[in-house]
Parts: sequence; C-alpha cells; structure tokens
Amino acid sequence: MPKRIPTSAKSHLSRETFVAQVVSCHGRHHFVRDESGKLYEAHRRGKKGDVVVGDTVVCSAAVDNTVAIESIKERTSLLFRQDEWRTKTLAANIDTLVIVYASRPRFNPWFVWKALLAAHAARVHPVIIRNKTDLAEGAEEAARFLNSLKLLGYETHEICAQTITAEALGELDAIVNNHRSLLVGQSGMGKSTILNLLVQNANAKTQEYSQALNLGRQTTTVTTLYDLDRSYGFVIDSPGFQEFGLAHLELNEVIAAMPDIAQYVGGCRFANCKHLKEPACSVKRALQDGLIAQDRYDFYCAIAQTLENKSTY
Ligand SMILES: Nc1nc2c(ncn2[C@@H]2O[C@H](COP(=O)(O)OP(=O)(O)OP(=O)(O)O)[C@@H](O)[C@H]2O)c(=O)[nH]1
Ligand SMILES: [Zn+2]
Repeated sequence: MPKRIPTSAKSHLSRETFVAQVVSCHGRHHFVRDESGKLYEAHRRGKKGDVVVGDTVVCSAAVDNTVAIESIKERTSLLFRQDEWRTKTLAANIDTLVIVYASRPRFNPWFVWKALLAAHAARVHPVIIRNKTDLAEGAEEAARFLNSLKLLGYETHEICAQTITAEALGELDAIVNNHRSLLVGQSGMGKSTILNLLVQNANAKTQEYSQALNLGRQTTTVTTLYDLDRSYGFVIDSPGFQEFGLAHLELNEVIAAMPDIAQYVGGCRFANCKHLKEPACSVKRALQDGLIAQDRYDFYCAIAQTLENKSTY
C-alpha cells in the first residue's frame, strides 16, 4: 500500500509558492521580484487591495511571467495617509522617512509637520532635508524652518542636489545607506533629482515598469522601490501627492508627536482636555506666554479638529 502523504505536505506539493518583494504598485497592478532579482507581474488573489510597495509576499508559481500574490508576510512598519474618504498605503517595511523641501517652489510647513506625525505613528525614523541651498530667494525662511525642526529634536540636513552633487551625495548616502527609506515631498522640491543621485538607472526603471503596466506616460503615479547603488537597502519613491491626510491618528498620538506641545500637557484642569476650547488649559497658557509657537498650535488645532470631525461621522 502506498504511503499516505500528510495533508500539509500535499498542499505544498500541489501549489508551489515562492517568496518575493513588491517593487512597484500602480493601483492594483504590481511588480514583484524573487530572491534572484527576476521580475514578475503580480495580481492579488481575491482582488484585495492590500498590497503595498516594500511588502514581502508569498506568490504562486508563474504562468507567462505573471503570478498571484497569495499572502502578505507580517510587516515591520506600514506608512499611510488617510483623509475623510479613503486610506492610501504608501510603503511597507521601511525604517526611515526622508522628507524633502526647498525654498522654491514655495514649501508648505504643514506638509513636513504632517509627514512627521505620520512617521511617528508608524514608528519610522524621520529625516528632513532642505534642498536647493543654492537659491537665494526664500533661503532665509527655509533655513529658519530647518532650524526650528532641529530645535524640536529632529535629524536635519541641507543639500544642493543639483549642483553641489558630490557633497549632496555624501550627505544622502549617510542617511539612506543600509536603510529602507521612503522619499516624500511636495512636487518640485527635488525628489527625482535626489533619487537620480542615489540610483543611477532610476529613470530607466520607472519607464520599464510603467511600460510593462501599459501606463504610458503616467509614470508619476507609480510607487517604485529602487535598490541603492552603494549599499544594501532601498529607497521608495512615491510621487504625485500634495496632501498627507492623518485621519487614522488618535489625538494622543498627535500630541506625543509634537514635543513642543507635549511638554505642556499635564497641568490642565480637565484630565481629558483636548487643549482646544477648554478653560484652564496649560497648553493654551504656554501659548499665551509665548512658549509655544502660534503656527504650531494652529497646526495642532487643525489636526485635532479633523480627528474630532471623523469621530462624528
Ligand atoms: N536650484 C536648484 N534646483 C534644483 C535642485 N534640485 C533640484 N532642482 C530643480 O528643481 C526642479 C524640480 O526637481 P525634481 O527633482 O523634478 O522635483 P520633484 O520633487 O521630483 O518634483 P515632482 O516630479 O513634481 O514630484 C527641477 O527643475 C530640478 O532641476 C537644487 O539643489 N538647486
Ligand atoms: Zn489643555
């Protein structure tokens, strides 16, 4: 009599699988690569929209270079943005969030602050880069902003990615080498310029993915993972967004991620004080005494208000 095959072994025999990394996403179109670096077009089994660039996934054997993503391995981190209407995941398994801004085009401090809150919530180390230090216009304001971030305790850098490239590269290498980073910034701040310094064939790769996905020239909406040229690690570029919705945060997380405000919490009359309209609030007292910057408090109020609205949907 033939030996019986245990059920678990049977399922293994009937469906060969392999582990891969998700390197590119455009909506529900994905690219994954196996351990040898071979690329496959991938579709999520069951049409679930839960696959994110940076994910480690288990795929079924390839048919015509296309695979099905059967499952997603546990993530070490997941960075996402959320507004009232929808949640958008940005990157999985990253350890560093690189936030880029410059004096021109005009930058919005709130974008940087929101990115910092998102990083804090995802337990990802944030690094802020002020790019385009060669521009005189708006330089003072941009430098002042960077200094204010440094005073809050964040890691900050200044570079000129376009012309002082060797120096910029040294600085960038120190930030991303052997790390898994996501690069974010408002449009025009120099993210592509930075990416091209870090990854020589970045442009070609983006083209390759978007052509394979039949996206034509819509390259800006493809989130892509690039291996670093000079070390282990990768950088994910997630272009084409201006907003960093934070509706998924809790108020106490927001406060914890704002050290300049958090240090004055605790002396309020009400234990559940939200530091908005309540009387005898120690945060508002610190604001009146000039210990908290007005624009940071305004930012806090705006975020707190969004969260409040969410809870009344
Ligand atoms: N003066 C100056 N210009 C820069 C520097 N870095 C980038 N630029 C220029 O700024 C413009 C925008 O740079 P990109 O790298 O395309 O910016 P991006 O953030 O990728 O923009 P999107 O593709 O719109 O998301 C380009 O014209 C760059 O040449 C810099 O250090 N100094
Ligand atoms: Zn209070």
